[in-house]
Amino acid sequence: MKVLKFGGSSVGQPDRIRGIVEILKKYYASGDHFTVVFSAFGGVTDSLIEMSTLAAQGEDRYGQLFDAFAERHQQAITELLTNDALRRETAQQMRRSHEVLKNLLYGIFLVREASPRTMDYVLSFGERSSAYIISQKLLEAGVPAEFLDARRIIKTDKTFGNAKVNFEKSYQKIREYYSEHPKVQVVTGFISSAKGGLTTTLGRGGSDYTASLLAAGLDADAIEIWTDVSGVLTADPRRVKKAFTIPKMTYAEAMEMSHFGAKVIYPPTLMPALQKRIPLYIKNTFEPEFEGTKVSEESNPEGAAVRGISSINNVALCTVSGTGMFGVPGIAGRIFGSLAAAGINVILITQGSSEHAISFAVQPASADAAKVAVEDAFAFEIERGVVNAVKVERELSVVAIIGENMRYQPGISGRLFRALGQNGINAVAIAQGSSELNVSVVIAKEDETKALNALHEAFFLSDHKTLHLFIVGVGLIGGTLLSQIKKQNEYLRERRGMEVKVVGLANSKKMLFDAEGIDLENWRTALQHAETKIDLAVFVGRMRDLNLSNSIFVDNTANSQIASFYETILDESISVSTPNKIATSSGYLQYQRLKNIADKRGVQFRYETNVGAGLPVISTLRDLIDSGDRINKIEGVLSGSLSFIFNNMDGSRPFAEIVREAKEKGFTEPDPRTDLSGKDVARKILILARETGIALDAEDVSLSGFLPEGAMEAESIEAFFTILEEEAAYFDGLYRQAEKDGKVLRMVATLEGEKASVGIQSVGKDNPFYTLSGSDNMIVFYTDRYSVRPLVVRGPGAGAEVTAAGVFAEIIQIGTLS
Ligand SMILES: NC(=O)C1=CN([C@@H]2O[C@H](COP(=O)(O)OP(=O)(O)OC[C@H]3O[C@@H](n4cnc5c(N)ncnc54)[C@H](OP(=O)(O)O)[C@@H]3O)[C@@H](O)[C@H]2O)C=CC1
Ligand SMILES: N[C@@H](CC=O)C(=O)O
Ligand code: NA
Repeated sequence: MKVLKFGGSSVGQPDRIRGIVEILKKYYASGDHFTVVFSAFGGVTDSLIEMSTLAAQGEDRYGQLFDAFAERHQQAITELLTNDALRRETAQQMRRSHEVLKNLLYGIFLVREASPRTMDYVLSFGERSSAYIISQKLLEAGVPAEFLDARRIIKTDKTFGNAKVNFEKSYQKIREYYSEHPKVQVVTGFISSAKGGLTTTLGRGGSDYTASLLAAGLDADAIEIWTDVSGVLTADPRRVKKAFTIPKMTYAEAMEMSHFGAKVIYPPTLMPALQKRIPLYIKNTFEPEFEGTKVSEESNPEGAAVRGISSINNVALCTVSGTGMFGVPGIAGRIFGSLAAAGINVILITQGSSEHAISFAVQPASADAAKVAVEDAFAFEIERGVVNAVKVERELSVVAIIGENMRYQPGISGRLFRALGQNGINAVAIAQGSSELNVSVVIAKEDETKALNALHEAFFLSDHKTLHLFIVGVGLIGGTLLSQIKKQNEYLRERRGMEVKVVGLANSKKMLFDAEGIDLENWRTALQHAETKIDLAVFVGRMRDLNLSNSIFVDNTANSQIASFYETILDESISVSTPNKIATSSGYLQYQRLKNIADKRGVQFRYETNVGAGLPVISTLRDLIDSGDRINKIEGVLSGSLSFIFNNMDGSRPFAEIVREAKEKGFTEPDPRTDLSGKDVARKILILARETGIALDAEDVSLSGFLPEGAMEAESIEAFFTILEEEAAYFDGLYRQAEKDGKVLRMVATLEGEKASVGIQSVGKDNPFYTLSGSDNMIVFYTDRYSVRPLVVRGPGAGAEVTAAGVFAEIIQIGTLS
């Protein structure tokens, strides 16, 4: 025997009911014994409450609601039943029944009162109507169905609205009734009766409870709860898009999940099933073939540690503290005794082992009452200053990871707090149930969705992560980065389980956001037509408000204003990746501050492409230092543009033309004067010095440039090119002088001890820099370990593809770390 239950929106409309009838026909055809419980049609219980409330207030509008109620059921009969005689009979029977309801409502209207007892009677019309109509439809469909009013078999006390079941008596009635009625019983959920035939109801989740009681009474093999969701999900799918169905869970896990607000079965309804060890399946009427979730006593210690993630939105945390609490027995008893006396339900409790404070979470509406109750109980101690006034913190939520297997696996809390920490989510209080079935963390309410997603990723999708990018600057590097992401996304998704979504985008004019991910096919047009003008403070505000897990800010500008926002951004626990050298080569204190904030917030501040573009220069230097090597000297050709220019000077072309080519090839800075002056190289050696641990500032780098006097005074980039053209002979002279000696020109940066310098050199064949070609960079590390032959990093050190790839790789690294 199986007990099936259909409720809520799955019995909302006639076409949904037809779907259910199909499911039941299959059951019948398969020869399975079953009985089926129905709740009222979707929304009907609420409307019954509303009409009786209006009637009790003397508002005759209740009549319209009643008419709609009656009409809705007649309509369902017309739509569902095709057999004329059966349809007439059913319609008539319903009219008779609804006439009683109408009189009842009129009675309420006259006496202006709807007591809980009357309300239960009013509400019973919902289930009585739905179950009756569906039983008739089943009959028409060839299933030998029979309507059963559960008031005949489920017996309770007289606690109207939430009656206590008399199990013995109910089980006996159920058994008797079913043994005498072999047809398929179609049962009203939610309703029951007390002595004297008074109608009672079973409270929240009542129809599930009816099913569970029937199953226990009949010693059924299984209970199937049919809803409009695919079983119990790993997290609330409205908040966690990637939530998926939990195939199996234990009764204890299901109860724990529902305590934390998951849409599972209401815990008391699970008890009869649990006592008789009857497995319970949660299934979806839209997807009848899908297995759904099985709740049973089967546990599997080998299985996943965490079964689901849930949360209670909006709680208040009350903290009782004071020196007078240490080592004094009975404090907890008095706190919770006073709360119980005030009828306040406690959601979660934590106490530090120092015993100086006890915190507990309650519904926000009970927070003030809780404060008063506890302060009254401790009035004596508070007056003497040994216990403090109760501190109340609001706007909090509780998130919890749930699973029986957590107790077998160490390291779960570590993973939990790492995931929260890396997303900048502060734990206000922590509690672990002593059964180790759940670990709960109180956090700021505004972080709840981010926390759920971060935890879901950490426990269920460690190989499935979404990175949320906020990209400012979509010029050469930014634009190339976007097309690389677009091309590589499928690979990352399939091979690395990583989804890269660009959720914010800006250039110097506009900004654009889409939390679901901007379409990388059309981002140019979308950005061009975006409504919002760029305002970085607003951009940062949006990042904060979206509060997405694994957020990364990418600055592809050469702008100092954008760089000035890094501090705020990192402080919001958002990682930063940038090829922009401004932040790392401006004031030393600022550079250090950014690194400290990133450390404090547990996020990344990364800028590998600041030196040698995509070449692994900064990471190599860090690896050397981290592994205990000592840097004695760094020497490098650090400008891709200058490398390209010097490599292409052969006396046949004017210097300005080669510079233009370097610009066109995307090697130069947006303003090529930054390259030609040597300033860009000076910035790079400064950054390397700082990474080595030397606190230098820009003015500490000695820079001797090679431009003719006055060139840097040019008022614009074009004016600068004009000067370069006019000075063609000067540059030619530089080249010929070197060439005469069999040498080539190189702009060389050196860091030795604490001294950093940059200058042009003519180098001969014996110098490693001699052989460079194209836009090559070469960085030579002389260290304690690499003393005889240095460690060398060499390759193209500028250009859109290599630089964007460097930023992209860095983004993936940040994503992998978070
Ligand atoms: N080229 C290379 O090989 C390498 C470059 N880099 C660095 O990469 C960075 C980008 O260079 P590149 O792509 O050539 O520069 P581009 O000039 O091509 O692009 C700069 C982008 O930044 C935007 N921008 C400028 N100012 C602002 C602002 N105030 N607010 C918002 N957006 C702004 C521009 O907007 P708009 O489109 O509206 O003009 C443009 O989209 C630079 O910092 C450079 O030093 C680092 C290593 C190598
Ligand atoms: N303009 C720079 C680009 C890399 O930082 C260069 O030429 O090296
Ligand atoms: Na690099």
